[in-house]
Amino acid sequence: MNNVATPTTTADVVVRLENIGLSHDHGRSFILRHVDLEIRRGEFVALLGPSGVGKSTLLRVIMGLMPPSEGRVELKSTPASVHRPAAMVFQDAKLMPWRSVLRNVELGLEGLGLERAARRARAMAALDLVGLADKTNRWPRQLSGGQRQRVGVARALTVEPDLLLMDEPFGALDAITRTALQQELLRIHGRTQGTVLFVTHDLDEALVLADRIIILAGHPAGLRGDFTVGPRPRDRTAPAMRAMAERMKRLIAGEENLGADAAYWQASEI
Ligand SMILES: Nc1ncnc2c1ncn2[C@@H]1O[C@H](COP(=O)(O)OP(=O)(O)OP(=O)(O)O)[C@@H](O)[C@H]1O
Repeated sequence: MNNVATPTTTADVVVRLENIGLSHDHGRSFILRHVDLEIRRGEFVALLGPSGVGKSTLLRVIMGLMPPSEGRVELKSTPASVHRPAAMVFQDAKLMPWRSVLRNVELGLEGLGLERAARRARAMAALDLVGLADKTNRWPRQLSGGQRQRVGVARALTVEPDLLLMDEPFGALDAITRTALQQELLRIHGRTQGTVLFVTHDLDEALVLADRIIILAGHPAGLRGDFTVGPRPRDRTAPAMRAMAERMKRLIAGEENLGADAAYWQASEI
């Protein structure tokens, strides 16, 4: 394996993290420390790490829901999406039970100064994208768990975010629904070419979805690996793929430390 850095131009970068640190006790202890990361436009990045390591915390810092204790977050927005450069999908869909499916999705658009008809048209298009165009008038309680998660995804997509942040959005779903939503997300990504940062502690899920997998591990947590995954369809039984997965497992377990940007595994090598 060669260690070859992927060339980056500044214009391509949607997220830049510089030396991020996060402490809940005024610097006595840190959850995250020295996190440097660049995410480029159109990338589908999985943030992979063990439970409790700080993945959701890092996502919240990027989303601006939590100020970092140290360092700098830079989000680049395009002129068209200057109001909503990022949108987030949580572990559960967090729908409002008193609003219909359509009105839940429209919620993402309120405050953008759109006419009602334009809001409705965009919400409908997003629901169509996630395969729920026929459920617009249902109440959240009339939907299955998978359908509710799709509404959450539609609500995030409808703002046409420069950056879609997803915090283990399929973690609570059964295996069949989960696989279906993964495929749907890949199809949507193929169509929209948006930038996605997807948090998971499931290595298989990361290998199915992501073009690039970054590993968050350690105490305090930092980026321990950065892998470029090969083109689809992927054969996860192929020796190179299995070797990569083994290496990721060792990084997650803290048995190996590559440093933040020491290793980029090129697609052509897998
Ligand atoms: N307000 C807080 N004060 C102190 N510690 C906190 C606070 N919020 C979170 N933590 C701790 O921060 C660490 C990281 O939590 P976080 O939710 O980011 O982990 P995670 O990697 O997303 O976990 P999971 O995969 O289980 O969702 C955990 O050890 C948690 O206990």
